[in-house]
Amino acid sequence: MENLDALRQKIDDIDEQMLQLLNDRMEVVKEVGHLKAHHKTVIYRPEREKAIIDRLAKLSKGSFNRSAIEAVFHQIFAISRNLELPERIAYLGPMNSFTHQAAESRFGALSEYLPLTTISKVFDAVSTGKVRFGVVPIENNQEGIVADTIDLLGKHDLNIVAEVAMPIHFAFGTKENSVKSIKKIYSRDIAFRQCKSFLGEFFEEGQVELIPVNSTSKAVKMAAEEEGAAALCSHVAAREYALPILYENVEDSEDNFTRFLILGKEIVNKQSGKDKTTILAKIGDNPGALVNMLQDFYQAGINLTKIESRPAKEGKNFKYWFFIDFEGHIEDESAKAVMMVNRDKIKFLGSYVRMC
Ligand SMILES: C=C(O[C@@H]1C=C(C(=O)O)C=C[C@H]1O)C(=O)O
Repeated sequence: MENLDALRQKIDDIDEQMLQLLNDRMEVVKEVGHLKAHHKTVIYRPEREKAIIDRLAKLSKGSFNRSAIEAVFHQIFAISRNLELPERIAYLGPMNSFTHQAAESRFGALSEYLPLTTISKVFDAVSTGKVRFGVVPIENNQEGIVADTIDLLGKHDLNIVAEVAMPIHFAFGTKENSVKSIKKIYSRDIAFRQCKSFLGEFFEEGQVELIPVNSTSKAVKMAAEEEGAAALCSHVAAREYALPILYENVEDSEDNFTRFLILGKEIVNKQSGKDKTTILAKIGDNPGALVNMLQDFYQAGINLTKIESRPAKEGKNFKYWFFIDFEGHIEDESAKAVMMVNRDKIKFLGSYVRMC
């Protein structure tokens, strides 16, 4: 075992060097913090963080690949930001929800988190300054948009600071050793819909009762307490209640992604070179109104990545808001031109680094 000792000594030496470098980095971050405080500018700069990760991913020659760099450096950034100014983050709870995981992927393990029971409460917490940032789901690529989030973006004056795209995997957790003894499965409606093939393949018609609950965490809790019960849940939630996982990744589609938004009060992002902008457009009730606006985007050479109509919920008439995502930054000359001619119809919601 001499070899092992020698190798471990090497690891210890490297760890010491890393620790020293991390402390040096924090000292520089503190100076940045003082400058920002002096100029009263915002702390969180997702576009700078993205640029750091891009640069390091290109530089990396060893087995520490892009995903590894992302995982470690997002923690380092979050710790740095907390040093500049402690951050409180609200998210659509409960704890261990997918939104919680999305929040932790950007704000790290050390931030203070506030799980809230509705999307509306998350918007309120950011609007009233109770927290600096809020994290909410906006769409799932299998299920479509989260209407609440879009409607609340219309009502509040908040900005989209960043987007996070996260793969959604469901696990099948139970204390039972075989699916044969399972009589009840707890989960959210959406999970039952997204795991249809698994349920059809593993269970006989009428064998199990599918019981919808508000969160997958709740589902895990129920399954952990009851005989003959199971939960469709996330890994993280199963771990929290020590519920054994019988099958992993039981979702129908391998490409099951949810997009989350990070909301804040200040407009934070500068152009990064790979941005996305979100607006709400209230278009007149006359022929060609929508075509005219789309024509403006076309002529400016701007690619729309999403357009979704939502009822304006004003008066008895059917009026619509259009929720639009396009490639580019609000400060790009092409985008400025479109915004200028349509300024009385458009509510700007944010320009941020494009992640998907
Ligand atoms: C240190 C800064 O502040 C924050 C922390 C960063 C970091 O740790 O590198 C990067 C961007 C900001 O979110 C900065 O703006 O450079």
